[in-house]
Amino acid sequence: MSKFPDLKNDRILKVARGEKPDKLPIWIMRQAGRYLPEFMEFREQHSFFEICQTPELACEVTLMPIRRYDLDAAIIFSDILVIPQALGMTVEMRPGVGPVLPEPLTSDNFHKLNKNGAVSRLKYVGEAITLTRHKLEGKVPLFGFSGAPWTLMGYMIEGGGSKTLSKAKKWLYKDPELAHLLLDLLTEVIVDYLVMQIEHGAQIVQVFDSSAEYLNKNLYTKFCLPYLKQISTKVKEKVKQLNLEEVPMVLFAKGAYFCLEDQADLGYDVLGIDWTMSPDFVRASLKDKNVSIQGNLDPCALYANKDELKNMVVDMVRKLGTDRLIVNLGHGIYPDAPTASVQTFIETVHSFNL
Ligand SMILES: Cc1c2[nH]c(c1CCC(=O)O)Cc1[nH]c(c(CCC(=O)O)c1C)Cc1[nH]c(c(CCC(=O)O)c1C)Cc1[nH]c(c(C)c1CCC(=O)O)C2
Repeated sequence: MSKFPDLKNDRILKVARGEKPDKLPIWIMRQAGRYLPEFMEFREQHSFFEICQTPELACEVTLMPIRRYDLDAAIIFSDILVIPQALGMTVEMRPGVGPVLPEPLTSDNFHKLNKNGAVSRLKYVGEAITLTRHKLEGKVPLFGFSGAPWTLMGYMIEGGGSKTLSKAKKWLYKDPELAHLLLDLLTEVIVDYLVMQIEHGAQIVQVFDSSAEYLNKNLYTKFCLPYLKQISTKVKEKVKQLNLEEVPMVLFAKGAYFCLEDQADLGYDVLGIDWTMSPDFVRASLKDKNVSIQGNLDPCALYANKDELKNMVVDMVRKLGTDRLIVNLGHGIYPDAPTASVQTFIETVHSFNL
């Protein structure tokens, strides 16, 4: 009944549901990015947000790593910062600097955030997803994604990346009510944004809480866990109401080792594990939990020579165990990662006998 080509490789979806795949699956966070020479060439012709906002261009970049490698999933080319943009904030991508929001959020301009129609202003992401589902021809499933409320709040208040997130954390201590208003607003938009992506063909979705590591258990419990739970619950409810097939949800809360066990009770099917967490710790924390895990090779391991890299991958998989495991890096791939190492990483993962 699906309007899309039949899916030929469902390894990742199987593992997310707790089923056994034929081979150990792998995809790579930021797999469609600057380590690919073809992406760099493309970027000479098109600006970052032009690619995000033009479905044909976003589709083309999404397919780049899939053409080159035997990956088990694609992830739609976009950015977590399209949500602040849709709320009316200016976001620039400056070469060598990263994202800059020249007019950061303050308690004075908070009222200017325009959540009405925000998701319809992100329709281009849905269109890129639909186009990409067709162009993928069912080869691998397509991930949709969003930033988590806290991570988006961080960029919006800091006006870009930050070493401490002290401005955003100030809200948590000094004006918790306003912080909750903002987190509520973001949660509402994120839920509808993820549902829109699923309606347009995303087969699995990931929530990136990349700035979790700046908080502690106390703050994360107050300002993040309840919102993350709302996101999984409401997305799943709305997907059901729309009579859509249920899609697995992944949570990647980078550096949130202080609440790994709690993350397993939020209703996500898969937990992303960052590269700092040891396999023993991960498996012990999640022993009795009904979740799959995704991770967690150090992105810098790709700089090692081929034999060393193979050994590290084998060692990681042995220690994590192949049960309910989706292999990935433990954070996004770096722009100078050798493309040959990516090949070695993928081949080594696929060579495991399950
Ligand atoms: C924090 C964050 C952002 N964006 C994202 C996160 C969460 C993941 C993480 O923690 O790494 C998520 C993201 N950003 C991008 C994707 C595309 C899909 C993919 O291949 O994973 C995804 C999933 C493209 C991108 N997003 C960005 C690029 C490079 C910019 C360029 O092409 O000029 C790409 C390909 C820019 C970006 N966008 C952001 C930053 C901090 C930067 C600059 C630093 C960097 O480049 O890593 C915000």
